[in-house]
Amino acid sequence: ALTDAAVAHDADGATWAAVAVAVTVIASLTAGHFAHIFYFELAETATGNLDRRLIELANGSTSIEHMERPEYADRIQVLRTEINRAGFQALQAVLAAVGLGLAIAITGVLLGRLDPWLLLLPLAAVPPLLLGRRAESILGRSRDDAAQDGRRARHLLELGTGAGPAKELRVAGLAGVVRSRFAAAWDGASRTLVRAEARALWPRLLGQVVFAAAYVGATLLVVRNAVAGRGTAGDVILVLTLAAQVNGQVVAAVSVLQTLQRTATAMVGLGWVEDLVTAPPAHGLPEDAPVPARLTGGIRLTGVAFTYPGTDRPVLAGVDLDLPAGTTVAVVGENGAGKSTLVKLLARFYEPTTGAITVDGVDLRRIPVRGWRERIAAGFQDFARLEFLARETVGVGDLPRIDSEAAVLDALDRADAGALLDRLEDGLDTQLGLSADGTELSGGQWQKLALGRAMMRTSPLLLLLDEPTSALDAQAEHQLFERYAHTAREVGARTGAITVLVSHRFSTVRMADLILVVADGRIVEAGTHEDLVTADGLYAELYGLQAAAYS
Ligand SMILES: Nc1ncnc2c1ncn2[C@@H]1O[C@H](COP(=O)(O)OP(=O)(O)OP(=O)(O)O)[C@@H](O)[C@H]1O
Repeated sequence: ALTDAAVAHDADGATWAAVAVAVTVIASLTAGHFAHIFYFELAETATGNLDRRLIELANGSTSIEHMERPEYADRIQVLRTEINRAGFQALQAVLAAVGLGLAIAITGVLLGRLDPWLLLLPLAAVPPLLLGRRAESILGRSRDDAAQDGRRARHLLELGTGAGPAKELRVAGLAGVVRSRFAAAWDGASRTLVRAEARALWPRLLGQVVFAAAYVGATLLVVRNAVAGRGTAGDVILVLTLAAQVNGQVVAAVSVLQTLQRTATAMVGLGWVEDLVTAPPAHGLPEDAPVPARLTGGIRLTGVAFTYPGTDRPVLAGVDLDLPAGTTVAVVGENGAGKSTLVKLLARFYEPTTGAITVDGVDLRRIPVRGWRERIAAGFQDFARLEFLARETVGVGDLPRIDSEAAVLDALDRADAGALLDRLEDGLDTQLGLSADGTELSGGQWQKLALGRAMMRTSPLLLLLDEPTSALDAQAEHQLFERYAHTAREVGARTGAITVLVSHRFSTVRMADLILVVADGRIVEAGTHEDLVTADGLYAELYGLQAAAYS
């Protein structure tokens, strides 16, 4: 209208048309600004929700089996990065799709009025769309392929920049090694991605060429109409503008669809993780037995063997074992003998590959796993550093009593960690950890709090202590367990609780009612300290070596 009014020297018409253009442009810019504000808020919410879902799913299964599977680790790695994109980009894509739909409809009406043949122009959009999808699936596959290198690069980046490894890196002069290995892993990931980008270029290019040909055709059609007197100069200007706009709209539509497709792929990944973590256990037994209120007989392992998923070497084999109710059982053996694996089976992080564990004669697999966990307390060598308030860091060991100061203090006392509080500025209310600008603790201090956490539950059926005091010196560990032995006896008498303690320190181990010696995944000796010393086997040898070293 503006062009035709100008060509016809219609000043009023041209002015009105120009004013209409100006008003529309201003309205569009203003609306865009407000849309942006809401878009950011929505996107933040969406990303936060997806991250929460990821945490929920990562902890959705009762076992930890999937967490140690490489394909799971790869998926989670892809999801961690994709979910952040997904929150922002998918939302942007959905909003863009609405605006774009409106724009395409208006463009269609205007083009159709000029020449019905021009309505075919959007058809030329189909090849770039299809080819764009093809390009995106090439890129999606390459992101999966590059995930392992990416994971490795990230690990090396954390290694090379973290405060924890900094000491060893300096002493051993490892910075160069870490840097070059990081570069290799990063290059590996980049190469995979760049190669895929190069492959994805061709379908994209082909799609654009098809559209360009249609654009040229549309322009020629309108120019011919105008030359033949069936159109005006304004029509030619309109088609040049709109056809270019259709091109932009097609590009935008392709990219919107790609983003949605990419988000959909991330959501499929999320679904895969969900299926994995919510899959019913393979053993197929019903969880129909109640969690016992107290143990009377004890826990028995019959013919238990275990092979980690994805490996073929049995880590435990032919384990027959009686853990009598109310006793303290120590597990000793060389590194890699299978001690922690035994603990993991008792906590049901894994199920035995063959054989069975029974609790007072009931197959452990028939006891609901969550109920069983509620009656377990555990301290691990690779404990979690929970950067919360000190009271919470300990209190989460028994969530219903997290707010009970008395319970927390009592647990800390049993973990021999009471003195630690005096060093904390605000006592139990001290914020811990650098992530929250709190007080940083030493490795041993963190470990003592973790042990306190394990002591929070006062009536467990099973207390698992897998080298929970490895950061303490032998003397401190000995004292702690001497004190703890009293509690263990008291709880043992009350609930028949069994304490299973993994330790390399024989001064602690000798206090146990029953000592199990593990070697190559088998229980090679079992008995009291006196029994085993008299038997003069592996235990006596290891005990003798350590006693000699300390004397
Ligand atoms: N997640 C896993 N996947 C595959 N193999 C594993 C896994 N965890 C442990 N293993 C293997 O199982 C064997 C027993 O490991 P386990 O951790 O039970 O030993 P351990 O006796 O507790 O040793 P340490 O005294 O060093 O803690 C080792 O050979 C180890 O390589």
